[in-house]
Amino acid sequence: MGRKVTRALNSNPMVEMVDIPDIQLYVYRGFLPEADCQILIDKIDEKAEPSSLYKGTEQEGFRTSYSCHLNRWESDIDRIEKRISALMGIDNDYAETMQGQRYQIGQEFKAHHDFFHPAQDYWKQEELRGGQRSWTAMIFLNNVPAGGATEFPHLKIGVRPERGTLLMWNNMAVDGKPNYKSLHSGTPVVEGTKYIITKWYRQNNWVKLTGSG
Ligand SMILES: O=C(O)CCC(=O)C(=O)O
Ligand SMILES: [Fe+2]
Repeated sequence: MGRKVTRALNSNPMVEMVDIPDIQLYVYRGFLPEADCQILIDKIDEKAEPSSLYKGTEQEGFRTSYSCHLNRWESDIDRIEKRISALMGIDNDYAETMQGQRYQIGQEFKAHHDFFHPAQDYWKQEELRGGQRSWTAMIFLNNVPAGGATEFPHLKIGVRPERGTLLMWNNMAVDGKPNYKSLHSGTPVVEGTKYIITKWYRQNNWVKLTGSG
């Protein structure tokens, strides 16, 4: 999957590759038009509840945002999701249910990996439900006056929230194993509110394997 995505992104003139050897990280500024950002923000405001972490990995203060699942069978969500997947060259059914997140002042998502840690209990189950989370696609839905950047501490890089910017990175290394350098955080919002969507692609067809969506 990695190679197919790389080919799709490298050949697209709108997509910038961040030139860091330790990770495949891409940015597409102005990907999502304002009207679509607003549609997603409204849905997040309507549905968001305190965010959760995987059972057994909960830690107080680790992920303080509000989040929600976005229903892939709704036409606006379907259209937006498929635009992202088409850009990346991945079948949208490989993606889990897209999540919307909202961070108010002081809220954050501390440094974590999006891939499943194979030593954790949940892995045995998730392995059968689509395997690893390979690529992450994330869109900033609004401008945040201060704070709220997505930072990759091992790579010494941060991306400031700007409406419509799509970030994409591979959580796997070139050998197909989890890339520990993909560690990242949503830093605390200092001023304003931050809205994002996150989409995690599995290595196999998640919709088919889980019968859900
Ligand atoms: O809020 C951010 O900038 C990062 C979000 C994130 O890492 C995630 O949802 O997995
Ligand atoms: Fe993440």
